[in-house]
Amino acid sequence: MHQVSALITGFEPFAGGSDNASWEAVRALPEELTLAGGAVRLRRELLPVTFAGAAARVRELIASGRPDVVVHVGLDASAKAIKLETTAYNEATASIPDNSGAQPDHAEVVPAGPRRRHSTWAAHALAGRLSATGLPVTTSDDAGRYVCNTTLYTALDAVEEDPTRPTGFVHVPLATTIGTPIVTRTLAALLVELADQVRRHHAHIQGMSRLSVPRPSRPLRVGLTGGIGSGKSTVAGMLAARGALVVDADALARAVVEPGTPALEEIKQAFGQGVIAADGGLDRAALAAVVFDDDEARARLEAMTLPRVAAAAAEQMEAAGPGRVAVYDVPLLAEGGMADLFDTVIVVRAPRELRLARLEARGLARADAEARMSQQASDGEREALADLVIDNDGAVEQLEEQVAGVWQALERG
Ligand SMILES: CC(C)(COP(=O)(O)OP(=O)(O)OC[C@H]1O[C@@H](n2cnc3c(N)ncnc32)[C@H](O)[C@@H]1O)[C@@H](O)C(=O)NCCC(=O)NCCS
Ligand SMILES: Nc1ncnc2c1ncn2[C@@H]1O[C@H](COP(=O)(O)OP(=O)(O)OP(=O)(O)O)[C@@H](O)[C@H]1O
Repeated sequence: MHQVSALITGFEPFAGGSDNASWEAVRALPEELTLAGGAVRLRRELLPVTFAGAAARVRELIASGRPDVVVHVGLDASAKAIKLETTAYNEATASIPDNSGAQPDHAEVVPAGPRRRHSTWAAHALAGRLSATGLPVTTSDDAGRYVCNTTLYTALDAVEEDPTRPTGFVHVPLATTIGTPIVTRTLAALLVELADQVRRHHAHIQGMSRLSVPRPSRPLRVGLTGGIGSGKSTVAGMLAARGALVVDADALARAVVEPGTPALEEIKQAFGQGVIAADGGLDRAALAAVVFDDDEARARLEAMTLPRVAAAAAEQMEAAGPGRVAVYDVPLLAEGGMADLFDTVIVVRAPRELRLARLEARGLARADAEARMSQQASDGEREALADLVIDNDGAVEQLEEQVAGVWQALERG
């Protein structure tokens, strides 16, 4: 089993404070966290609150230790919850001088680097999982422009060649808002999730099933995917009949755009009144006509819906409780880089012509189905991620037989 190492940092006091809640929480972590059937070794480091010093130290720590997991922690005195950051900007701007007196104004963190970099952890799914256990966790898309943002940007720059290493930044509130023991407990739970993700990644690339990685007491998390019309929802129904809790990404994607939701408001702003039906709800056909023909438009829509879907799905799956099987029926598992979030990944496949025929029978025109297929991962890309493959090229009875076998494997797992 791969021995997992994690780097976790906090900051020294700044702006006249006598301590810093980030370091207080990090230093209370043990040297080693127990995983089911293993452990993750922690390197806990204190960073200076200086733009130049923090960036240099982060590069040195990542280069010398080559940690599997990188988590930086910083203070946001106005925060009400613990925030998993999704994004870093290539900009350093300081409203107060850092601890060395430097006060950059619209400086680049990395000369000629991309305007922003995305954290390589699945912030929304992680926040959903941790929230489900009662921890006060949310996500944020803006880490400011101070030393925290520089630290995250630099770390993401440093791990660029290996984006499978989960790397991110946690903003914590003042200790008077959320006590240090709760922050430390949240960081420990986060590190366990990330370390298990790394263990599953290593199992998979070594040709073993992700199911071989021991798990703590919680639901078995199954990712179920397939191209449009492959039959994954039919498989999900068969698993539900055997006792699985099924969470349907397409259903959640509808729920998050119901009238009155912030996502529907954002869609209206971005795509105009033309995608709103007479009753004020989303005109799905009108929006489909726009986004399945235009990569940029689809990416904009996905940015409004998928983070909300991911957080809700993760939270709902945990509600299955220990000992149960929770299945996430999700078309875009491969596209979203979600595979290692699950204890096992099931891919349903069927020949393209058969899929098109089944979709046509369901009322989706061939050309529309093809447009969606062309924007989804290829069969090969999906299958490369699978622990289990189900072939849906025959009768429903043959599908049932395979699902019975898969269910046995899940119950053994
Ligand atoms: C564009 C929308 C309104 C069209 O709605 P419609 O009712 O016609 O389709 P529905 O949502 O039921 O999806 C049916 C199938 O289309 C495919 N599909 C949907 N969205 C996408 C996408 N962004 N990329 C590729 N395929 C997609 C999937 O195979 C899905 O199972 C809708 O698909 C949408 O809001 N998509 C964005 C959210 C999303 O990506 N959902 C997919 C997974 S959560
Ligand atoms: N083995 C089968 N024989 C005949 N019809 C099938 C079979 N499997 C699935 N179907 C039918 O094919 C259609 C697509 O199946 P299903 O909805 O399960 O696919 P899906 O992968 O979930 O599709 P989507 O991506 O649109 O959600 C459905 O109408 C379903 O009833």
